[in-house]
Amino acid sequence: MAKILVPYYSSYGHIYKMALAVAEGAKSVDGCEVKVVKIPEFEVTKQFMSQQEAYVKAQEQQEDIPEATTEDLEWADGIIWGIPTRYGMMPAQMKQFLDSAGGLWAKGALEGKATAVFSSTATIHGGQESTAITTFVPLMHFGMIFVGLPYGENQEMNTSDSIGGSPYSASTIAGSDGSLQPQDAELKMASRLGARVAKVSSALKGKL
Ligand SMILES: Cc1cc2nc3c(=O)[nH]c(=O)nc-3n(C[C@H](O)[C@H](O)[C@H](O)COP(=O)(O)O)c2cc1C
Repeated sequence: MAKILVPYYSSYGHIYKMALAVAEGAKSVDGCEVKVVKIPEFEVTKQFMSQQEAYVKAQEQQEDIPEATTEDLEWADGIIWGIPTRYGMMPAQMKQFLDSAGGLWAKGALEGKATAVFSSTATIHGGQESTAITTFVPLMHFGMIFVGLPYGENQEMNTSDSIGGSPYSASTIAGSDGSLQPQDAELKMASRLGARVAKVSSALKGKL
């Protein structure tokens, strides 16, 4: 059955927690194999963030997660990216990783694979939707098939409460000081996104 990769980048742990929920959802689909990997950090970022307690603590939590490689992308039948918002779009670390996969683009290695995004912002209007939509652009260049988060199975989205979740991606709100944690409703939507990509990947496998 389908092999699902969950590559994510997380400075303060919010996206890491969402990644674990996404992986649980994908694992719930019969026969799916799931791998969670972290996007490599920049050396310069490690250095300037080493004084920030919240960053250091969150990185320690993620010590056992292997770093993503372009071979992982080839291995997977479906890929679900965890992306904290930076100025309304993906962080440079994520873009660098996508740029390093140019060889896969050249041979069409990711064409026809299902893909989706989950994100996190400090504030409710800080760019969750723009992060998912702008990430769609490079993923389309790779020829991937974008999977959204439908209202039908995510009633939590029909709310005016301060929670993440949109038709474009599962998401969470970390708070301006990072003190909020992913809420149950957000984790449920993340898990359903994992399951949805796993089902789509299984259905597509070998067909495109
Ligand atoms: C350089 C930088 C830019 C950011 N830009 C935004 C932004 O545009 N909108 C927003 O709501 N939050 C922004 N944030 C906050 C992050 O999105 C937030 O810290 C992140 O979602 C937390 O996820 P993590 O704990 O997995 O790192 C920014 C943070 C940094 C460090």
